[in-house]
Amino acid sequence: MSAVFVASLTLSHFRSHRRARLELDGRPVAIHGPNGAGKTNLIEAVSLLSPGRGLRRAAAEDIIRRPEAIGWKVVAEVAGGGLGHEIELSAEPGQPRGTRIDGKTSPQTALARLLRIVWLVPSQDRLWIEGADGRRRLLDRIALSFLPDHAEAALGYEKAMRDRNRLLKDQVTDARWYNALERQMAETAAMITTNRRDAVARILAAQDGAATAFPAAGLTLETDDLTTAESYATAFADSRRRDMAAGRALVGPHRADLVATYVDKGMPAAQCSTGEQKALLVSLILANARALKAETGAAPLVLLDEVAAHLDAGRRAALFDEICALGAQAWMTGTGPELFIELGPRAQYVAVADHGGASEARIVDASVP
Ligand SMILES: Nc1ncnc2c1ncn2[C@@H]1O[C@H](COP(=O)(O)OP(=O)(O)OP(=O)(O)O)[C@@H](O)[C@H]1O
Repeated sequence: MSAVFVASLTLSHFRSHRRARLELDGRPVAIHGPNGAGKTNLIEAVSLLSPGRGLRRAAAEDIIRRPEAIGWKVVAEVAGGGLGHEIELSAEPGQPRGTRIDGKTSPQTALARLLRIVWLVPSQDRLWIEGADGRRRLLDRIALSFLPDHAEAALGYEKAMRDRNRLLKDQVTDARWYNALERQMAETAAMITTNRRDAVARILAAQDGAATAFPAAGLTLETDDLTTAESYATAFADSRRRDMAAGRALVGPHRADLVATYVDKGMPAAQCSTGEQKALLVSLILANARALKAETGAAPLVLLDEVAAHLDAGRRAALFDEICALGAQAWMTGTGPELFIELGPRAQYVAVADHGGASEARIVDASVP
């Protein structure tokens, strides 16, 4: 089965892009242009073809192009892997994002069953040294790529926890108010923890013996010792009094962490150099893509924003080789075409420039800088 790829992408009033249309084949997409030209905005649009708020975690409202401030739309035709679909995303001012698949209004979570998308963005460069939030998000993206129902579990858990937090803040003590919410939290928590363990195991297996220039990452999921819905339900009930004092849930999968080590050096990721930390992240994304390809027969879409930053020329060339070997349509951004020189004709090129306050994106010949 060939990889799934975006065959066309049309943006209207999406951030800096008043209108853009790209027609593409399955090769990697190398996007270049000066700072602020609108490169990341393009791959952000692609990231929204997956459930959630995309690679910037933006609200639909923030994406609306200023100063016009009228609704935005993204239309993508996806092909390959035995499928062909049209996905339309849009939002009017003050409205949440809407999703249509093949002309039919669909829940956002349905996207996870259509397309697998993995990404790496510069805000993750400090992921190993900052708080656990970013690491949990990375892990949840990986889990979602393998297990599409992870999105529903995560949304269900968040909603029930928010409602329970409200009761805690209002100092409600009657257990009857908590039971149904804690049951929902417990069921989704068990699913989330199982999915995360499963995702870690798959990444570790995909790294085992892999031919890659990137360092193996040892991964440990630090989470409560709870797995079943029953054990979570008991833990939530037991923790209610302490939670009320804190005004929030003190146990649950929202407290988990993903700990990584640079295996060959026996070094915690947080103590590695900036370039080594980036290499570990690239390694995880590549392992994720390899595992998905082995499982589904098709490589996922890969989004790599400013991928060249912190990677030396040797590592960059190795990354390009591995992406091409996977057959993934990897969308990569960089300030100049020279950053993609090692890709040559194995990629298609998009130049992005600012024209009087609006981005212009067009396919260009790789040989013309
Ligand atoms: N809602 C919006 N409406 C109009 N313009 C926006 C909106 N949101 C962001 N922009 C503008 O989009 C421009 C391009 O942003 P983007 O992050 O895509 O640039 P980039 O090409 O990736 O740049 P860099 O190389 O600096 O990372 C920025 O100048 C930003 O101000």
